[in-house]
Amino acid sequence: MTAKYELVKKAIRIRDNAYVPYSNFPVGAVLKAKSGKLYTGCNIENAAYPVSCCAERVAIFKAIAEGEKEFTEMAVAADTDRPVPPCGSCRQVMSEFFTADMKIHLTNLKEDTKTVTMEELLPFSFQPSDLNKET
Ligand SMILES: O=c1ccn([C@H]2C[C@H](O)[C@@H](CO)O2)c(=O)[nH]1
Ligand SMILES: [Zn+2]
Repeated sequence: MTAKYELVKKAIRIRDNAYVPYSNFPVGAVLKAKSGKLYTGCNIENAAYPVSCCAERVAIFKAIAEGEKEFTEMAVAADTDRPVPPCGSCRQVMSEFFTADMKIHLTNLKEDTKTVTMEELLPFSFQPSDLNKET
């Protein structure tokens, strides 16, 4: 099995840990760091709905909290007709930590997989460097 499908299958499996009493829409994510370590994420909802966190951000925040700085690949899975498209907030968080050519594998339970780069997922994104305006 290729590395891509290992990530995809793991992203599908980690949905089992999602805490989704409000949406009943479990999402799983797996993030691979340059170190080779894998960081999993699932969506975690809250009775105060907006406090909920998506699977993608849980995986990214876990990795950052463990000291990871560079990433090579990510997979995201949900029970959608098409490969699941990450929400706008997650795309912005991804763009903070992922290079423009980083590959993100989006999938559904049939393993219809669409691989996109960070640049394709969020073109013309607001970057840390945009804060450094010369005066
Ligand atoms: O890419 C996505 C899309 C949605 N969700 C979550 C947010 C919410 O918990 C539920 C329904 O939107 O799915 C994710 O975790 N990732
Ligand atoms: Zn999201």
